[in-house]
Amino acid sequence: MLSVDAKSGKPPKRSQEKGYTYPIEADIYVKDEFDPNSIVLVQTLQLLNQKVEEQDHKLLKDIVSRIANESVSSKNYSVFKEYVRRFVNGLGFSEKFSVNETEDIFNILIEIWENPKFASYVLKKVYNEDVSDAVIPIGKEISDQLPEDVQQLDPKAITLFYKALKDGKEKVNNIRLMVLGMCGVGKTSLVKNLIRDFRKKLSEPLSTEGIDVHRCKLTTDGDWFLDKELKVVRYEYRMQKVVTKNTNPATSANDEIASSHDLFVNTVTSSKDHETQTQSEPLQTIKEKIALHKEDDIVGLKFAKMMVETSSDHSEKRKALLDESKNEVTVSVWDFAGQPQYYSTHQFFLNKRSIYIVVMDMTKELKDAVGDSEEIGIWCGSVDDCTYLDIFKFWLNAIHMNSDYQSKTQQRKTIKKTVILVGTRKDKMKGNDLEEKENIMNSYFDNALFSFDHGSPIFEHIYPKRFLVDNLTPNDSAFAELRKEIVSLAAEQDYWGEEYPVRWIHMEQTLDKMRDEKRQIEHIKTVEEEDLKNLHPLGKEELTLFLEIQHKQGNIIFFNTGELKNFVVLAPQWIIEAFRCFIPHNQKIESTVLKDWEEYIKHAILKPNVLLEVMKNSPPYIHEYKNAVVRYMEYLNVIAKPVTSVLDITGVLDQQKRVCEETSGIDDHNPTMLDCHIVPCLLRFPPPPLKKFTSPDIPRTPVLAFVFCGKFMPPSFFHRLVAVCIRAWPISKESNLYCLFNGLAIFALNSSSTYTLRIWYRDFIIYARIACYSKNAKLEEFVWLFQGVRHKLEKSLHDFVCQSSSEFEEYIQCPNMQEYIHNEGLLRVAQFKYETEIFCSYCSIPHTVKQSDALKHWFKEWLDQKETDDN
Ligand SMILES: Nc1nc2c(ncn2[C@@H]2O[C@H](COP(=O)(O)OP(=O)(O)OP(=O)(O)O)[C@@H](O)[C@H]2O)c(=O)[nH]1
Repeated sequence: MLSVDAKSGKPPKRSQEKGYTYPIEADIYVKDEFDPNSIVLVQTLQLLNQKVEEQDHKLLKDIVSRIANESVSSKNYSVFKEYVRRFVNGLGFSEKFSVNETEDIFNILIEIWENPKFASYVLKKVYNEDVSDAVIPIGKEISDQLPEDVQQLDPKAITLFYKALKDGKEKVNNIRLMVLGMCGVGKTSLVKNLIRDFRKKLSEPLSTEGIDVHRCKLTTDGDWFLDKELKVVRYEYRMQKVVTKNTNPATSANDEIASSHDLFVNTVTSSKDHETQTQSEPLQTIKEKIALHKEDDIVGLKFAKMMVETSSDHSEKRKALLDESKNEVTVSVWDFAGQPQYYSTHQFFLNKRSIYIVVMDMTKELKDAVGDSEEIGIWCGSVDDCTYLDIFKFWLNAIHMNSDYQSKTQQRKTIKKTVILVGTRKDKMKGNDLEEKENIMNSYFDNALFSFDHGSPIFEHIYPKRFLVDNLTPNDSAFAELRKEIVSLAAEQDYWGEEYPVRWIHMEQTLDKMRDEKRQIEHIKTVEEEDLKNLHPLGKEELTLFLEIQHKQGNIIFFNTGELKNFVVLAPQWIIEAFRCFIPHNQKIESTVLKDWEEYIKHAILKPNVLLEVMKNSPPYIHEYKNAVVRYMEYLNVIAKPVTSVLDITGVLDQQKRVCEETSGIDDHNPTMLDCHIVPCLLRFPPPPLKKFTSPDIPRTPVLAFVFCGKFMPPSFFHRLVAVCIRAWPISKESNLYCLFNGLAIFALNSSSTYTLRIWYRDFIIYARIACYSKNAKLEEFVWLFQGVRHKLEKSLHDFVCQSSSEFEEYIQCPNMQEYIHNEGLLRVAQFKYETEIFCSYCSIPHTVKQSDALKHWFKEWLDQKETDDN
């Protein structure tokens, strides 16, 4: 009854002609994926439902789960066959089902054998349960071929994407070009020289505030021009592909080069199921849909109308433009402001899908101090005088950190070269001729790179070819060469040519249109309404997926969480502009607010009246979204509302207990803590003296250190960690001072403020220590608290580095050290996990530190677990 292959004992492969949905070339007959819409599957399940009688359902359920459980563990085909035989006999199969039906059921059973998730789906279906929430896995083979950003989503989102893809896909070739470097180095001038439209206006002075993003297309000779005139035509061309695909699927299939994925998709699209989908949108349907739309301003729609109503040729100009648009490479050039105040937000925009230009001024020595070094140090993390070399290293480290290079996993990703080094002021630098100048530039960059450790992964990012430019000479051939090099570098990246659903075109276009109308942030409802106006609305679920992918790729900002899911930031610059409002500059301040404004500048305390003033001084597209601005800044841990009583920690908000004391503190370091925000990155004063706070002579834990790999940690990580702590624990007050400083913060962990958490940082290490003021205190009694604190710090730091390559490692500073000393006596926690004692090479008296002594405070949980396991 069951047709099996004599050699393998497995059933024969399904043929494409029969309309089955499996890749015919598959070696193993059934993969661990299935198509829940497959007609065969649906019909078979209906059949089972109809023909298997009530009393047999239990047996069916039992057998299906046993098949799923047992066979998956044994992977034994004969066991499986035995179950099927029993199943067949038990249900009186031959009387109820035809030979063909039996074969379909058998095939589905094989899938169950291969995939327990499928078994649960089948069971739900058989029992007529709602399967909409069932996780529908896409096989690894398929998901591996989806864009990397999609692969990281949950199975439901992957399936949604995959289904959208089946209705038509297109290759995407977008270049995100990030131009980075110190202010005044010549970034904007370089960008102007790269883009045809700006070259003519080179003399117009322009200093970038935040980020300027220019979306460009490529001419056939490789020049770049602003994507205005072609945008309309480009969408028309892409729409043409959709309409053509829907009216004549065969044509589109021929259009594309058949990759193995295409082969599979074509196999799938030839299934009855997909025929239903494509045929449900024939020309007639499209005509009807179009008739419903009155809005001619929707470019794609206008074109679709034209396609449907007439088949007339386009004008010569349009044809020419279409030819150009087929190139389909787009470049968005991001010109970052060089002012260090922006460094902490710039990092939100660096990602693995970017090509970077790091610009250095060839007339400045690497060791030269940069302007107001002290201020800059706060932003880029330089502890001593900040030099041009520090800025160079900061950017390369930041690029590496956001490049998704997994340093600790076994499957180390190969780093693709994405960074091009460019030297400016060729006209003003030392050297008599071009050759000599190029030699000087090369040794300049070599020296800068030598400052990284031997074997540093940073080297792997750097493109070997460097460029030397004179920005005042627009016809310098270096610009054309640089453009060419950027495109060929981008074409080597993994994301180049990734396929996306064609039906996302409309929404992309809608977002572009909104951006063109200078709309920077929109309510989600407005975006949903815009979606509904489109020819192929995505619907709520797919729209969310679309927005999430757009966010991942850095085109928009969309956090699908809490209140923020109500907003879509269409232009990422908006976030920078919003952040910029919080940086004190030459704002005009109402005299009534002046006192609080002073306090803001000195102590980074943002009271409600100061916030109002900040918003009042901001452009309309910021202050009209005041609440959203505050929510985004809170979410990104740029600002934080302090909890001012321990009761707040437990969630019992007691306004009466808020600290509202006016004090006339010493040294003006004694701000009033009211209902306000703190902006940790604006804290200016260093702690006086550090030792007093980091090594108080009271019962205390050893210092826990988070040491960042690659010896790099952007200071914004520490500022964000302070924001997290400000929300979690009341800020501690010592010597009549609220303990929030530039680089150090102290928090009260219990209601009597006896237990305090101190966090501070230097260079690439964040330190934490808990100290107790009570003389009789036994630290051991509060170890549960320490575990919770450690978890919070660890989790927050993991969140900050989630997208990035650099992780951190935990160390305990030798408990024998009376005073904390930066980067000395650090003992690796991971090493303690397999060694019972470690030699301390720092202390003057040679000694070892026992595992239990080192870990008994911060890692007590682990020690207890180990003890249990040992017993
Ligand atoms: N002589 C000479 N001057 C240059 C060159 N590149 C830039 N400049 C000048 O340097 C000044 C600053 O240039 P920008 O392009 O605005 O510098 P930037 O890096 O964009 O500055 P920010 O936007 O403030 O970060 C302008 O006056 C430019 O004309 C160059 O190659 N040679």
